[in-house]
Amino acid sequence: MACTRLFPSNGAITTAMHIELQNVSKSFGHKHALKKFDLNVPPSTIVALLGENGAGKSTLLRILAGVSVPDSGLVRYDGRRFDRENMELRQRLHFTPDMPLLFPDQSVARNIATFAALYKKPTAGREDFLAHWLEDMGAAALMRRKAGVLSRGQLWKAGLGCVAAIEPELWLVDEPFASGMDALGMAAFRRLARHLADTGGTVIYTTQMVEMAADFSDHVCVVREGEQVLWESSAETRRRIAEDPDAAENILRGTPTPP
Ligand SMILES: Nc1ncnc2c1ncn2[C@@H]1O[C@H](COP(=O)(O)OP(=O)(O)OP(=O)(O)O)[C@@H](O)[C@H]1O
Repeated sequence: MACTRLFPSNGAITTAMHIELQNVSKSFGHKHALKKFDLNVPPSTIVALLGENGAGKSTLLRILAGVSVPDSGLVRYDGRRFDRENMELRQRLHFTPDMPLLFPDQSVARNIATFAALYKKPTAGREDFLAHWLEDMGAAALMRRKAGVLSRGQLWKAGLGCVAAIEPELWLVDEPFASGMDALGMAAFRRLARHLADTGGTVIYTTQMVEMAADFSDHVCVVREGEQVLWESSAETRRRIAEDPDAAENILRGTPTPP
């Protein structure tokens, strides 16, 4: 399906969200998962949160989603302080954890309708479109199956169907490149993320893979031991990888481009 056929009539995204983290810290016992983390994400952007295992990426994503509460510091959306009780702000974002959360006893079709209703984005008139969209991922047959019996890759595809129905202003995605989805699913993920960013939304996803981050994002944000150590355009990251065989290692360490 061509990109222009996506979301033909919804037009749900009307505003652009400005995302800001100031001095955000989070510890688990003696482990400082995030240390005074600052982040400033402009709208209409895909950000790859890149880092080694245990760097603090998922912790950051969970705080942005309101699933986890920081010990200190501020999260602001459009200049307004965000916390998990703020349902109005929470309805503007969607978090896909590394194992998407669907209602296990509901069919995929019912899940999509339920999520759309929860986010007040009616699917009326878009049923065929959403079905075609799943068809493009080779997942049309999933529509009638219960979410609880799906494989991991199938569950992710079903989750993408829900996100397509919601069209969140901010989509937070934990490790899409380790989702177990096949090439059709991965292409659908990219198409959906790019569509959201192109229509004013923001997508922030986590990965440990430097080349993936460079290849599919607008900005790369490197997290190391709970701190932001590098923020650069993905064009710059791609250039570094092309020119220097050791670039991936240096980027993961947060080494900036030499002057
Ligand atoms: N609930 C928890 N209890 C204790 N420690 C935790 C908890 N959640 C995260 N941590 C620790 O915080 C640090 C950051 O974890 P986080 O999951 O954010 O890393 P990550 O960058 O997403 O790692 P990965 O790439 O391996 O998924 C790790 O040292 C981890 O062990």
